[in-house]
Amino acid sequence: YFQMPATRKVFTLAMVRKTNSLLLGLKKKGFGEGKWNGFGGKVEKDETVSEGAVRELEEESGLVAKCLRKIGILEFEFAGDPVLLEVHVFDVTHYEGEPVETEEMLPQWFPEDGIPYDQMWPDDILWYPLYLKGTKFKGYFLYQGHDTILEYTLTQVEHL
Ligand SMILES: Cc1cc(-c2ccco2)c2oc(N)nc2c1
Repeated sequence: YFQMPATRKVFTLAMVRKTNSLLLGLKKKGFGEGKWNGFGGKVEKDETVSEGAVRELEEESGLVAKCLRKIGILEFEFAGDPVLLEVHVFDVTHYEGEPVETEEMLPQWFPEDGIPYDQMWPDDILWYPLYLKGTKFKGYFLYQGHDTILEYTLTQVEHL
């Protein structure tokens, strides 16, 4: 029957990669605390999604993205919560600077075959393989709390 539309909030997630390694940040406080993740956050009213991705990456890691490619869109809902997170995922292959620890994030390089999935959001183990083989993707994940996925859909797409 008629589903009340959720309130959508747009977020960014920047995945920084160099040969066979991935830069992840350990979230030190706030949303997703204690999990390794890419770098991102809310998109402000006065900026585009890409501008938000560049801003959040610099705020959280000190890196200035020089080239970022849209690679995926992930939608997240939490059972019982009317907010839908629309997360735009970017691949950053060209950047300036060295990663620095910030108040929010402790950055660390991981080999692609040594990703700490057990200390990450449970959706990551599902879509990282698509990301790492270079396909674009769209996904929807219904969470119960922050550690259980009740249901999900994940498809590879040609264009975002
Ligand atoms: C519920 C949720 C949110 C995010 C997120 C918010 C802002 C940027 O990312 C995730 O990121 C990942 N990898 N899983 C995630 C689950």
